[in-house]
Amino acid sequence: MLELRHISQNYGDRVLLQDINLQVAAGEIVALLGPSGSGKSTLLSIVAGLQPPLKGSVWFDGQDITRVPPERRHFALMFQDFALFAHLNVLDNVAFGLVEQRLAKSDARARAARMLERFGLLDHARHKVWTLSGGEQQRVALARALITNPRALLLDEPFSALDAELRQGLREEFCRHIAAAGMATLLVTHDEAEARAMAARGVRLVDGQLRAAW
Ligand SMILES: Nc1ncnc2c1ncn2[C@@H]1O[C@H](COP(=O)(O)OP(=O)(O)OP(=O)(O)O)[C@@H](O)[C@H]1O
Repeated sequence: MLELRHISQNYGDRVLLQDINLQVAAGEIVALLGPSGSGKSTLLSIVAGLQPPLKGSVWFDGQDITRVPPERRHFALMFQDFALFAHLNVLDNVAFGLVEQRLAKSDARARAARMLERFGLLDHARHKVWTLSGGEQQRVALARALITNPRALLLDEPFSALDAELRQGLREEFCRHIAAAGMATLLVTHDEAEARAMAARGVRLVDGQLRAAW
């Protein structure tokens, strides 16, 4: 269970987040909605450990992880810019997280190939990521986020570059994977229909406060 307790954040004299409390169970997807600039990405980056909150704490499975560095949280992030490695091919972009975990390169590549197959990207395995379309790059980023079996998944507009048909298919694949792998998932999106299709629970960030949306 991922838990945010009394999180607050200010930028200068602007109060961006005010006493945010939220729980996300293992395997649950919670959608985070809110107008542009309301602080959704800021909240995700606090959960990821990329910035400390002004006040409050982040917990996972009963442990206070507020001061645990991002690489030791075992969370996967996918932000709006996919942050793929331009010098690596598609296969090695996806295998990267496993190699970092000291898995042998051949095993990492074999698992990455299976993941690429699920995402319909196997034909691109040897291509450099910059030769792919925006939608294809987004699928590479999704495959890379999922491959290490993170215990929490933080997604910022993960399907925005995909066309409607691809979006639908990928969304279903994603929901299945999240439920099966038991990842606590926070999904930021502007698309409320998509949010409702994916998440049993939605919350909305308005004027620094979190309210139940459904
Ligand atoms: N490091 C920072 N220093 C100062 N202000 C910041 C910083 N990071 C974000 N902000 C401001 O905080 C506000 C919230 O930004 P944030 O990106 O969290 O919003 P958002 O809800 O994710 O927006 P969008 O939906 O447009 O992506 C914005 O006004 C932004 O300019």
